[in-house]
Amino acid sequence: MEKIIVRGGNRLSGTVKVEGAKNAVLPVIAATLLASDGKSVIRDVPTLSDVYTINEVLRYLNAEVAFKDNNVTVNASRELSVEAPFEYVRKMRASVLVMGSLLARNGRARVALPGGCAIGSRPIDQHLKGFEAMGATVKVGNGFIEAEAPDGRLKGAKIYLDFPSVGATENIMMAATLAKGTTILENVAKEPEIVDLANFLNKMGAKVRGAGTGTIRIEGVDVLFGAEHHIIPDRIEAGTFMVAAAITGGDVLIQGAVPEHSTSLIAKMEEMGVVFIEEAEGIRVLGPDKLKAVDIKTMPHPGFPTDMQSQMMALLLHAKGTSVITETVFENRFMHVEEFRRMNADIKIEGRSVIMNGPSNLQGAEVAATDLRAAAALVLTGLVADGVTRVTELKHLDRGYVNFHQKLAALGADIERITEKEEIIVNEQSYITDLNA
Ligand SMILES: CC(=O)N[C@H]1[C@@H](OP(=O)(O)OP(=O)(O)OC[C@H]2O[C@@H](n3ccc(=O)[nH]c3=O)[C@H](O)[C@@H]2O)O[C@H](CO)[C@@H](O)[C@@H]1O
Ligand SMILES: C=C(OP(=O)(O)O)C(=O)O
Repeated sequence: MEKIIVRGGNRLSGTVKVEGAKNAVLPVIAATLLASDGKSVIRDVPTLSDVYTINEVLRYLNAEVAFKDNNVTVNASRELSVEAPFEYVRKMRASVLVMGSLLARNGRARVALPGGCAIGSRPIDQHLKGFEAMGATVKVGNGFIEAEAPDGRLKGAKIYLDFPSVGATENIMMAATLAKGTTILENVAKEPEIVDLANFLNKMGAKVRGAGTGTIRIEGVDVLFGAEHHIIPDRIEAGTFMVAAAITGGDVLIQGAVPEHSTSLIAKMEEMGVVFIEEAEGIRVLGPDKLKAVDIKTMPHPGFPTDMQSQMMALLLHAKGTSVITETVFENRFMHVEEFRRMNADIKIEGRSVIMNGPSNLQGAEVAATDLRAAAALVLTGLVADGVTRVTELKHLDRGYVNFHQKLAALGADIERITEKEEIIVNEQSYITDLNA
């Protein structure tokens, strides 16, 4: 088992570069399946385990995929198969995003049911509602969802989402690109990653208008072509480093961070006393000596992002006063609270809210990551805890952060990542030193 070991107390300073966004690249790679002609080249792709997983899904579906030097090249011009099995969907829920492309391209898709995960039950009823409105018959059975378009082609429809789901907006948008007629999708997600996907689809020859607003209009076309695209910077990775700078009272330039993608986060951190300076290369973050308590409610974009909830919890534990975080997007995204408590945090859950009295006298402890962002949040807490923090279950971290501990170490953190065997050897060596003393 691997561990990240952090010794708290160092102030961070320097420059850190943001990778391409995980949540933009996964749907964009799924969208490359729509091209029956030509190759797609996706640039600035982060080397994350989720990217390896989506590439494997595409290969399983008979597309040719190469990943080298942060570029993914996809040739999906061969006949595709229609089934995404459970072994991939279980590893990564975003695998369901191939459903819209497959249905559009082949008129049929069979994708394993994703099931729940650590942050909530995460149903996909809104995705399926959209496919059905476009004429598909949808059947669920034997652990699979099977969708089929009559006569092999979906037709344009007017669809209203009950909730602005990111995945449903993306899946329906992809499905509608090759449908016969126009689709009008209302109450959609407005995240920057939706805009990035729409831009890529339009480069492929699609006619998508309105991405980034509450209504998206997609005029179906007969064929789509491979295209080249640069992925937008990862606003959640950028936000995580903003918190790292703020929590340590540091001075960090986050290269590539886009201020307009993080408006709600920056506003909240400014309320806490953190200073942001827009520079040509990115955003400089200056952490104050003392942080002020604030209340936060997660919401769909442009509201406060749920993917920054646990990192902000780490920051608020360090702030003076009572803070409340209310999670409205996922019903069970507080699994990390127990781990914070192991670090002596003064924190409690009340319904969908978490109440913190800060600053907590944080102490290093052995803690386990419960999901991707919780992994990052526990490491951030370790940066200011007294003594040594050991974070395990790093498979979660590797889904969404490239070289996280190396990037923090380059900014001055006392941090390393080791296997259990290495830890035993280091421990043994300390006994040898003791004996020789
Ligand atoms: C790969 C990716 O981009 N993941 C992001 C995406 O996930 P994802 O696309 O899964 O998130 P959604 O926006 O779809 O989900 C938000 C909420 O809607 C519910 N829901 C969703 C679809 C549906 O058909 N029915 C339904 O009830 C979910 O259970 C959840 O409670 O957006 C989330 C919300 O910003 C982020 O936390 C994830 O990092
Ligand atoms: C919840 C997240 O991702 P996913 O939807 O891929 O689980 C995340 O990025 O924080």
